[in-house]
Amino acid sequence: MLFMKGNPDAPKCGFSSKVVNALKEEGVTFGSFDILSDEEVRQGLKAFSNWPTFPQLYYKGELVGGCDIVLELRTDGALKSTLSE
Ligand SMILES: N[C@@H](CCC(=O)N[C@@H](CS)C(=O)NCC(=O)O)C(=O)O
Repeated sequence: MLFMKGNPDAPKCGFSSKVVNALKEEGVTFGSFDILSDEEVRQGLKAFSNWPTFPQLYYKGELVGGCDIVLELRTDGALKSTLSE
């Protein structure tokens, strides 16, 4: 599940756009939520995950990371396996 700015077809932030592209390129299917549509979710998730920025990618209820981490996992060839454990 990707909490992002905008939606996968129209990301409203370069960081969100990069994560969407990485997931699509890896053939990962994912849900998304536009945090710009709900300020309570936007601020609440930061506190929940202790992570101050978006995008935030969750797998099985746990935060995988933001843009830097997702791109790092892809570079390491570990993105798909991380999201299918
Ligand atoms: N280094 C971050 C970059 C993401 C980032 O800086 N996001 C900012 C600007 S889009 C953000 O979410 N700020 C908090 C907010 O807008 O609520 C990452 O790896 O995801």
